[in-house]
Amino acid sequence: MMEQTLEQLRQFAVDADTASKRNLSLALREFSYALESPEDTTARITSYILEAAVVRTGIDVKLFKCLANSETPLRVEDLASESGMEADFAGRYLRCLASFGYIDEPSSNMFVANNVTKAIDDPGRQAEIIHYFDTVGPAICAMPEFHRIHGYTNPPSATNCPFQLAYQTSKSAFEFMPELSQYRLDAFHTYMSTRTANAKSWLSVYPFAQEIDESGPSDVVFVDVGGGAGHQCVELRKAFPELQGRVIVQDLEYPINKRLQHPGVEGMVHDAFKKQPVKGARFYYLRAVLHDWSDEACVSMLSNLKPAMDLQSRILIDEQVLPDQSVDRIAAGMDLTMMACFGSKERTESQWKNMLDDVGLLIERQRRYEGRVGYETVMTVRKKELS
Ligand SMILES: C[S@@+](CC[C@H](N)C(=O)[O-])C[C@H]1O[C@@H](n2cnc3c(N)ncnc32)[C@H](O)[C@@H]1O
Repeated sequence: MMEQTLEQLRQFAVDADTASKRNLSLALREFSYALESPEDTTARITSYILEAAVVRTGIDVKLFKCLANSETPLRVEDLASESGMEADFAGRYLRCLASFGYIDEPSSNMFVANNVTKAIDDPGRQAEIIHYFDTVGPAICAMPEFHRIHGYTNPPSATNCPFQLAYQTSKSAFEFMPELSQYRLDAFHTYMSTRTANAKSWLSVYPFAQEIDESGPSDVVFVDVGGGAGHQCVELRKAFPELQGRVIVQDLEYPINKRLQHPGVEGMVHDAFKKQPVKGARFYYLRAVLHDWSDEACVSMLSNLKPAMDLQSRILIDEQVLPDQSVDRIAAGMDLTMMACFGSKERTESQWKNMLDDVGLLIERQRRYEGRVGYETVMTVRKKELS
């Protein structure tokens, strides 16, 4: 009976659509917690940091790659020599990873990849884990102490949140980032440039070809504000090789200097808190930029952008729009991560509308990405006075 139910669940995990998988996963979590003794509960919580550290080390020694590249189980000794670990040390890490479910242990001293191993064996996901563990992790660990000192209230600003306590700096996270090791900066940029909402491009939800009018070579079609490595611009050029007009990525100095080089993509150092120098672009695109800033900072940033817009200009805000109830744990966690690093937040629809209203902007249309929870949204924003 039990075996049959498990087999049906395994098959469901393969066949079900994303929403059904998520519902089952939530139901299984509830069931798993119902089976826990109080000791199991504390053991689960106290192991979170260790679990992340073990995976993080596994990435450094390329354990997931070694395992994912092999069709058959590997001996501890072979994995140890391939990944440059001492055999006894490797055995302890491997059994720990197996106990957490990141790899399988089909027989004594033998380990093999499972679906989780294969998911981790991806450069973008590894960069994400490195970024969250190495750079974001210290800010998260500083949260309880920060709140104890400053009171249980939203942090006052981007220069006074757990990040500053963790790094003993008075600089905001983005001002401080160039001081991080190149390794950490690279991880951040790889993560950002490989991260797409549910592995989908914004062009999958935004009918760009339909929305773009005839443009000449000197017209500015697309400005990616805070666009990092310029990956969205490159993607746009690749998707529309015949597109006339300028495509520009703007960011601070260090991402612009390290940006991807692609014909027809211009880089421009621009602090988004200063007056937007590119006038009358058809689209000003901001993905995962505004969630890094408080409402006051977003109002300042957008107030510096708005005067550059002409009648045709639209701002495309590509961000999460949280529901008012039962927020998914990854989105709720991202909200507090934003609090820890930037003193900022993820926003609900009414929070977006209110903040934009303060700048004299309104949401013309929302297009949601299909996916795990469906919060990622491209909001088309225009000046209120066009109404
Ligand atoms: C979370 S990343 C998002 C990058 C990119 N838009 C994406 O979705 O992959 C935020 C970006 O905002 C940039 N940024 C931070 N402060 C900025 C400022 N004052 N002016 C312009 N860009 C800024 C950062 O350098 C970083 O590239």
